[in-house]
Amino acid sequence: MSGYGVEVRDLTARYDTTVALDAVSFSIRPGVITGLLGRNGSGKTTALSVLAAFRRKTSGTVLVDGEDPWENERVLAGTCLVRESGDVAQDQKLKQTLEYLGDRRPLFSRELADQLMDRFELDPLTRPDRLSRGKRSAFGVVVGLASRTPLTLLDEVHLGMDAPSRYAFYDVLLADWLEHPRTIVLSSHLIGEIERLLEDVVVLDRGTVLTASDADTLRSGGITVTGPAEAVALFVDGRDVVGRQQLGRTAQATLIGARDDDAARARQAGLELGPVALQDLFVHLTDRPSAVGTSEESR
Ligand SMILES: Nc1ncnc2c1ncn2[C@@H]1O[C@H](COP(=O)(O)OP(=O)(O)OP(=O)(O)O)[C@@H](O)[C@H]1O
Repeated sequence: MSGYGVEVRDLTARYDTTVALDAVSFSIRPGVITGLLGRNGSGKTTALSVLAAFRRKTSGTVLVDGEDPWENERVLAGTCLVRESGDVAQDQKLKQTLEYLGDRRPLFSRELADQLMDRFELDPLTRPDRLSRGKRSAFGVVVGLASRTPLTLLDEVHLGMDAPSRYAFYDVLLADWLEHPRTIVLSSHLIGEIERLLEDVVVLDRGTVLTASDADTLRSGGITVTGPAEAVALFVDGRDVVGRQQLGRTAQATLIGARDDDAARARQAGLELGPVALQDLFVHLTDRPSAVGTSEESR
Protein backbone atom coordinates (compact mmCIF):
# COMPACT_ATOMS: atom_id res chain seq x y z
CA MET A 1 0.00 0.00 0.00
CA SER A 2 1.70 3.18 -1.12
CA GLY A 3 -1.12 5.54 -0.23
CA TYR A 4 -4.22 7.16 -1.67
CA GLY A 5 -4.04 9.73 -4.42
CA VAL A 6 -6.32 12.76 -4.36
CA GLU A 7 -7.96 14.64 -7.25
CA VAL A 8 -9.73 17.92 -6.57
CA ARG A 9 -11.52 19.65 -9.45
CA ASP A 10 -13.41 22.96 -9.23
CA LEU A 11 -14.00 22.49 -5.52
CA THR A 12 -16.05 25.23 -3.90
CA ALA A 13 -16.77 25.29 -0.17
CA ARG A 14 -18.86 28.01 1.47
CA TYR A 15 -19.75 28.88 5.03
CA ASP A 16 -22.95 30.93 4.67
CA THR A 17 -21.69 33.96 2.78
CA THR A 18 -17.95 33.20 3.09
CA VAL A 19 -16.39 31.43 0.14
CA ALA A 20 -13.56 29.47 1.77
CA LEU A 21 -12.57 27.63 -1.43
CA ASP A 22 -13.44 29.07 -4.83
CA ALA A 23 -13.37 26.43 -7.59
CA VAL A 24 -9.94 25.08 -6.65
CA SER A 25 -8.25 22.26 -8.54
CA PHE A 26 -5.17 20.32 -7.50
CA SER A 27 -3.85 16.77 -7.25
CA ILE A 28 -1.99 14.98 -4.50
CA ARG A 29 0.23 12.15 -5.66
CA PRO A 30 -0.05 8.81 -3.85
CA GLY A 31 2.81 7.94 -1.54
CA VAL A 32 4.22 11.47 -1.47
CA ILE A 33 4.57 14.00 1.37
CA THR A 34 2.81 17.15 0.19
CA GLY A 35 2.79 20.55 1.85
CA LEU A 36 -0.54 22.39 1.80
CA LEU A 37 0.68 25.91 2.37
CA GLY A 38 -1.17 29.17 2.74
CA ARG A 39 -1.56 32.19 4.93
CA ASN A 40 -4.15 32.39 7.70
CA GLY A 41 -7.65 31.98 6.32
CA SER A 42 -6.48 30.77 2.90
CA GLY A 43 -8.65 27.63 3.08
CA LYS A 44 -6.26 24.89 4.24
CA THR A 45 -8.42 23.52 7.06
CA THR A 46 -11.52 23.66 4.87
CA ALA A 47 -9.77 21.73 2.08
CA LEU A 48 -8.49 19.03 4.44
CA SER A 49 -11.88 18.81 6.16
CA VAL A 50 -13.56 18.17 2.80
CA LEU A 51 -10.98 15.51 1.87
CA ALA A 52 -11.62 13.71 5.17
CA ALA A 53 -15.42 14.19 4.86
CA PHE A 54 -15.52 16.22 8.07
CA ARG A 55 -17.24 18.90 6.01
CA ARG A 56 -19.46 18.73 2.96
CA LYS A 57 -18.35 20.49 -0.22
CA THR A 58 -20.64 23.05 -1.86
CA SER A 59 -19.78 21.94 -5.41
CA GLY A 60 -17.03 20.37 -7.48
CA THR A 61 -15.37 16.97 -7.55
CA VAL A 62 -13.22 15.37 -4.85
CA LEU A 63 -11.80 11.92 -5.43
CA VAL A 64 -9.75 10.11 -2.78
CA ASP A 65 -8.31 6.86 -4.09
CA GLY A 66 -10.67 7.28 -7.05
CA GLU A 67 -13.89 7.72 -5.02
CA ASP A 68 -15.91 10.50 -3.41
CA PRO A 69 -14.99 10.34 0.29
CA TRP A 70 -18.40 11.59 1.50
CA GLU A 71 -20.09 8.78 3.53
CA ASN A 72 -17.60 6.37 1.95
CA GLU A 73 -16.64 3.82 4.58
CA ARG A 74 -13.79 2.27 2.66
CA VAL A 75 -12.06 5.56 1.88
CA LEU A 76 -12.65 7.03 5.34
CA ALA A 77 -11.24 3.92 7.04
CA GLY A 78 -8.01 4.72 5.22
CA THR A 79 -8.03 8.45 5.96
CA CYS A 80 -6.89 10.17 9.14
CA LEU A 81 -7.24 13.93 9.67
CA VAL A 82 -5.69 15.48 12.74
CA ARG A 83 -6.34 19.17 13.27
CA GLU A 84 -4.51 21.45 15.64
CA SER A 85 -7.32 21.06 18.14
CA GLY A 86 -6.52 17.35 18.44
CA ASP A 87 -9.73 15.70 17.20
CA VAL A 88 -9.71 13.03 19.90
CA ALA A 89 -12.26 12.13 22.55
CA GLN A 90 -11.75 14.54 25.45
CA ASP A 91 -13.30 12.34 28.13
CA GLN A 92 -11.14 9.28 27.43
CA LYS A 93 -7.70 8.56 28.79
CA LEU A 94 -5.03 8.69 26.06
CA LYS A 95 -4.49 4.95 26.54
CA GLN A 96 -8.19 4.28 25.79
CA THR A 97 -8.04 6.36 22.62
CA LEU A 98 -4.99 4.40 21.45
CA GLU A 99 -6.73 1.09 22.23
CA TYR A 100 -9.83 2.23 20.34
CA LEU A 101 -7.75 3.24 17.31
CA GLY A 102 -5.82 -0.03 17.51
CA ASP A 103 -9.14 -1.93 17.21
CA ARG A 104 -10.56 0.26 14.44
CA ARG A 105 -7.59 0.95 12.21
CA PRO A 106 -5.99 -2.17 10.73
CA LEU A 107 -2.63 -0.50 10.08
CA PHE A 108 -2.41 1.23 13.48
CA SER A 109 0.98 0.62 15.10
CA ARG A 110 0.78 0.39 18.87
CA GLU A 111 4.55 0.04 18.91
CA LEU A 112 5.02 3.40 17.15
CA ALA A 113 2.34 4.99 19.35
CA ASP A 114 4.10 3.84 22.54
CA GLN A 115 7.46 4.98 21.21
CA LEU A 116 6.05 8.45 20.45
CA MET A 117 4.19 8.66 23.78
CA ASP A 118 7.57 8.15 25.49
CA ARG A 119 9.34 10.57 23.18
CA PHE A 120 6.78 13.34 23.85
CA GLU A 121 6.56 12.45 27.56
CA LEU A 122 2.81 11.84 27.40
CA ASP A 123 1.17 10.01 30.29
CA PRO A 124 -1.21 7.37 28.85
CA LEU A 125 -3.40 7.63 31.94
CA THR A 126 -4.21 11.32 31.49
CA ARG A 127 -7.08 12.84 29.46
CA PRO A 128 -6.65 15.28 26.54
CA ASP A 129 -8.52 18.06 28.34
CA ARG A 130 -5.84 17.98 31.08
CA LEU A 131 -2.97 18.43 28.62
CA SER A 132 -1.16 21.66 27.75
CA ARG A 133 -1.63 22.93 24.18
CA GLY A 134 1.75 21.57 23.10
CA LYS A 135 1.13 18.15 24.63
CA ARG A 136 -2.31 18.02 23.02
CA SER A 137 -0.69 18.72 19.66
CA ALA A 138 1.89 16.03 20.39
CA PHE A 139 -0.90 13.52 21.06
CA GLY A 140 -2.43 14.50 17.72
CA VAL A 141 0.90 13.64 16.12
CA VAL A 142 0.92 10.26 17.89
CA VAL A 143 -2.57 9.50 16.54
CA GLY A 144 -1.76 10.75 13.02
CA LEU A 145 1.52 8.90 12.61
CA ALA A 146 0.66 5.67 14.43
CA SER A 147 -2.57 5.29 12.38
CA ARG A 148 -0.39 4.74 9.27
CA THR A 149 -3.47 5.36 7.13
CA PRO A 150 -3.00 5.46 3.33
CA LEU A 151 -4.02 9.14 3.54
CA THR A 152 -2.80 11.07 6.58
CA LEU A 153 -3.77 14.74 6.82
CA LEU A 154 -1.98 16.75 9.50
CA ASP A 155 -3.42 20.24 9.79
CA GLU A 156 -0.91 22.59 11.46
CA VAL A 157 -0.65 19.92 14.09
CA HIS A 158 2.93 20.77 15.03
CA LEU A 159 2.43 24.49 15.66
CA GLY A 160 1.78 24.26 19.39
CA MET A 161 4.75 21.98 20.04
CA ASP A 162 8.10 23.20 21.36
CA ALA A 163 11.19 23.02 19.13
CA PRO A 164 12.64 19.70 20.41
CA SER A 165 9.23 18.03 20.06
CA ARG A 166 8.71 19.46 16.57
CA TYR A 167 12.11 18.22 15.40
CA ALA A 168 11.39 14.80 16.90
CA PHE A 169 8.09 14.82 14.98
CA TYR A 170 9.81 15.67 11.67
CA ASP A 171 12.44 12.94 12.19
CA VAL A 172 9.92 10.25 13.10
CA LEU A 173 7.57 11.26 10.28
CA LEU A 174 10.32 10.93 7.69
CA ALA A 175 11.76 7.68 9.09
CA ASP A 176 8.34 6.05 9.41
CA TRP A 177 7.21 7.24 5.97
CA LEU A 178 10.38 5.77 4.40
CA GLU A 179 9.60 2.42 6.03
CA HIS A 180 5.84 2.58 5.43
CA PRO A 181 5.27 4.82 2.40
CA ARG A 182 1.88 6.53 2.41
CA THR A 183 0.31 9.80 1.35
CA ILE A 184 0.89 12.51 3.94
CA VAL A 185 -0.35 16.10 3.67
CA LEU A 186 1.13 18.63 6.07
CA SER A 187 -0.59 21.97 6.23
CA SER A 188 1.25 25.00 7.56
CA HIS A 189 2.10 28.65 7.08
CA LEU A 190 5.52 28.08 8.72
CA ILE A 191 7.52 26.45 5.98
CA GLY A 192 11.15 26.81 6.95
CA GLU A 193 11.16 23.83 9.29
CA ILE A 194 9.10 21.44 7.18
CA GLU A 195 10.39 22.23 3.71
CA ARG A 196 13.00 19.45 3.72
CA LEU A 197 10.15 16.94 4.18
CA LEU A 198 8.08 18.12 1.23
CA GLU A 199 8.25 16.59 -2.21
CA ASP A 200 5.20 18.42 -3.56
CA VAL A 201 3.64 21.74 -2.63
CA VAL A 202 0.16 23.23 -3.06
CA VAL A 203 -0.09 26.92 -2.15
CA LEU A 204 -3.55 28.31 -1.36
CA ASP A 205 -4.31 32.00 -1.20
CA ARG A 206 -7.68 33.49 -0.33
CA GLY A 207 -9.51 30.35 -1.39
CA THR A 208 -7.70 29.82 -4.70
CA VAL A 209 -4.68 27.76 -5.77
CA LEU A 210 -1.65 30.00 -6.33
CA THR A 211 0.65 27.24 -7.40
CA ALA A 212 0.87 23.46 -7.26
CA SER A 213 4.03 21.62 -8.26
CA ASP A 214 6.92 19.60 -6.96
CA ALA A 215 9.03 21.54 -4.50
CA ASP A 216 12.16 21.45 -6.67
CA THR A 217 10.36 22.97 -9.66
CA LEU A 218 9.03 25.70 -7.40
CA ARG A 219 12.48 26.35 -5.97
CA SER A 220 13.99 26.56 -9.46
CA GLY A 221 11.89 29.67 -9.99
CA GLY A 222 14.48 31.63 -8.05
CA ILE A 223 18.10 31.83 -6.94
CA THR A 224 20.19 33.34 -4.18
CA VAL A 225 23.34 35.28 -5.09
CA THR A 226 26.08 35.67 -2.50
CA GLY A 227 29.38 37.57 -2.57
CA PRO A 228 30.94 41.03 -2.31
CA ALA A 229 28.16 43.59 -1.80
CA GLU A 230 29.04 45.73 -4.87
CA ALA A 231 29.18 42.72 -7.19
CA VAL A 232 25.84 41.41 -5.86
CA ALA A 233 24.25 44.84 -6.37
CA LEU A 234 25.49 44.91 -9.98
CA PHE A 235 24.31 41.34 -10.63
CA VAL A 236 20.75 41.96 -9.39
CA ASP A 237 20.33 45.39 -10.98
CA GLY A 238 16.95 45.48 -12.78
CA ARG A 239 15.93 42.04 -11.53
CA ASP A 240 13.02 40.96 -9.31
CA VAL A 241 14.72 40.99 -5.90
CA VAL A 242 12.56 39.63 -3.06
CA GLY A 243 15.13 39.56 -0.24
CA ARG A 244 18.48 41.09 0.71
CA GLN A 245 20.86 40.50 3.58
CA GLN A 246 24.25 41.98 4.31
CA LEU A 247 26.92 41.03 6.81
CA GLY A 248 29.97 43.30 6.66
CA ARG A 249 30.95 43.52 3.00
CA THR A 250 29.24 40.29 2.00
CA ALA A 251 25.70 40.44 0.69
CA GLN A 252 23.08 37.90 -0.30
CA ALA A 253 20.12 38.66 -2.56
CA THR A 254 17.17 36.44 -3.42
CA LEU A 255 15.90 36.73 -6.99
CA ILE A 256 12.77 35.45 -8.67
CA GLY A 257 13.17 34.36 -12.28
CA ALA A 258 16.44 32.54 -13.02
CA ARG A 259 18.09 33.22 -16.41
CA ASP A 260 20.17 30.93 -18.62
CA ASP A 261 23.31 33.05 -18.35
CA ASP A 262 23.13 33.46 -14.54
CA ALA A 263 25.73 30.78 -13.82
CA ALA A 264 28.26 32.23 -16.29
CA ARG A 265 27.72 35.80 -15.07
CA ALA A 266 28.06 34.73 -11.44
CA ARG A 267 31.31 32.87 -12.16
CA GLN A 268 32.75 35.92 -13.91
CA ALA A 269 31.79 38.20 -11.02
CA GLY A 270 33.10 35.82 -8.36
CA LEU A 271 29.61 35.26 -6.94
CA GLU A 272 27.99 32.12 -5.61
CA LEU A 273 24.53 30.99 -6.70
CA GLY A 274 22.31 28.90 -4.46
CA PRO A 275 18.75 27.61 -4.16
CA VAL A 276 15.90 29.66 -2.78
CA ALA A 277 14.20 28.68 0.47
CA LEU A 278 10.58 27.68 -0.05
CA GLN A 279 9.64 30.05 2.75
CA ASP A 280 11.03 33.03 0.76
CA LEU A 281 9.10 31.99 -2.35
CA PHE A 282 5.97 31.52 -0.28
CA VAL A 283 6.23 35.02 1.19
CA HIS A 284 6.87 36.40 -2.29
CA LEU A 285 3.92 34.55 -3.84
CA THR A 286 1.42 35.31 -1.12
CA ASP A 287 2.55 38.91 -0.63
CA ARG A 288 1.79 40.00 -4.17
CA PRO A 289 -1.72 39.93 -5.52
CA SER A 290 -0.25 40.21 -9.02
CA ALA A 291 1.23 36.72 -8.61
CA VAL A 292 -2.31 35.28 -8.73
CA GLY A 293 -2.87 33.66 -12.07
CA THR A 294 0.50 31.93 -12.28
CA SER A 295 -1.03 28.72 -10.96
CA GLU A 296 -2.04 27.18 -14.24
CA GLU A 297 1.27 27.90 -15.95
CA SER A 298 3.29 26.42 -13.13
CA ARG A 299 1.30 23.20 -12.80
N1 LIG B 1 -16.98 27.64 10.68
C1 LIG B 1 -16.81 28.69 9.89
N2 LIG B 1 -17.80 29.60 9.68
C2 LIG B 1 -17.64 30.66 8.86
N3 LIG B 1 -16.49 30.91 8.17
C3 LIG B 1 -15.47 30.05 8.35
C4 LIG B 1 -15.57 28.90 9.20
N4 LIG B 1 -14.38 28.22 9.15
C5 LIG B 1 -13.59 28.93 8.32
N5 LIG B 1 -14.23 30.02 7.84
C6 LIG B 1 -13.68 31.00 6.87
O1 LIG B 1 -13.25 30.30 5.72
C7 LIG B 1 -12.01 30.82 5.24
C8 LIG B 1 -10.96 29.72 5.20
O2 LIG B 1 -10.73 29.28 6.54
P1 LIG B 1 -9.78 28.05 6.87
O3 LIG B 1 -9.91 27.76 8.32
O4 LIG B 1 -10.06 26.95 5.93
O5 LIG B 1 -8.34 28.66 6.53
P2 LIG B 1 -6.87 28.18 6.99
O6 LIG B 1 -5.99 28.36 5.81
O7 LIG B 1 -6.95 26.81 7.59
O8 LIG B 1 -6.51 29.26 8.10
P3 LIG B 1 -5.47 29.19 9.36
O9 LIG B 1 -4.08 29.05 8.81
O10 LIG B 1 -5.69 30.53 9.99
O11 LIG B 1 -5.90 28.05 10.21
C9 LIG B 1 -11.67 31.99 6.14
O12 LIG B 1 -12.15 33.16 5.56
C10 LIG B 1 -12.45 31.69 7.41
O13 LIG B 1 -12.78 32.90 8.08
